[in-house]
Amino acid sequence: MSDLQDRMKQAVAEAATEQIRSGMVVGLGSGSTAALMIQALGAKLKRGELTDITGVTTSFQGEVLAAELGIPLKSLNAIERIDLAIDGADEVDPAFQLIKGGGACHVQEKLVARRAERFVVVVDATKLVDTLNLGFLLPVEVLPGAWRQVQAELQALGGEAQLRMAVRKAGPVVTDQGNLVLDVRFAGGITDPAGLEQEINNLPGVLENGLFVGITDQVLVGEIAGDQPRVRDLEKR
Ligand SMILES: O=C(CO)[C@H](O)[C@H](O)COP(=O)(O)O
Repeated sequence: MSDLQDRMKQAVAEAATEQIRSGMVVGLGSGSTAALMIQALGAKLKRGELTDITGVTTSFQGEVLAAELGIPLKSLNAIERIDLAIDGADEVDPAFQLIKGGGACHVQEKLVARRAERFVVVVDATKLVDTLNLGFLLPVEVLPGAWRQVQAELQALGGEAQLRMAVRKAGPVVTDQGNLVLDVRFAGGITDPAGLEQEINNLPGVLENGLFVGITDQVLVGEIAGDQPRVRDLEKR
């Protein structure tokens, strides 16, 4: 990742924490941008600028980080509401439709985003696209015993699916839920995200896919203007 991209991520992560108020239950996303947001939240708690925050994490990554920073956590089953969830994304289109799951965390991320009163997405400018899936592959979490079957079913839907392999571990990536991930390319990109999200989730053996449709309230974009980072509140089209 470039230094420029790091600065965009830092700026947007910090800007998002301005929406957090004392007493809130906050959904804590996953990935590098969300991690910067969690760190910024931890710093505000430490300085006493925010109090009485409860976090609901979306991954093991977030759980470890929040524990290190002393952010009190509760599970989805233990809370009545989530006031605000903040998370990153791999691609964002002009209608605020997303591809997520680059970190293989999209099952818990979608649960938290769906539960939240308000879902705010934090991305750097490189994530904005006109059509989803022309660049980033669509992650689909599958039961380990079903990956070949789901791969074939995805192919019948026009998708070329490959099993995500681990780095510095032999074999596949195993999710926080103990499942596998297929990364899928649809030739020409995804033209009907809402339809495809449902269609893929209807396949037996699929836990969840990384299309997030009709769930995002706001997209904050970190960008560089001149040589300074700034944050833009993206307009939905
Ligand atoms: O969906 C995600 C993890 O499953 C992340 O939010 C997404 O991959 C973006 O990550 P980053 O901020 O590191 O680019």
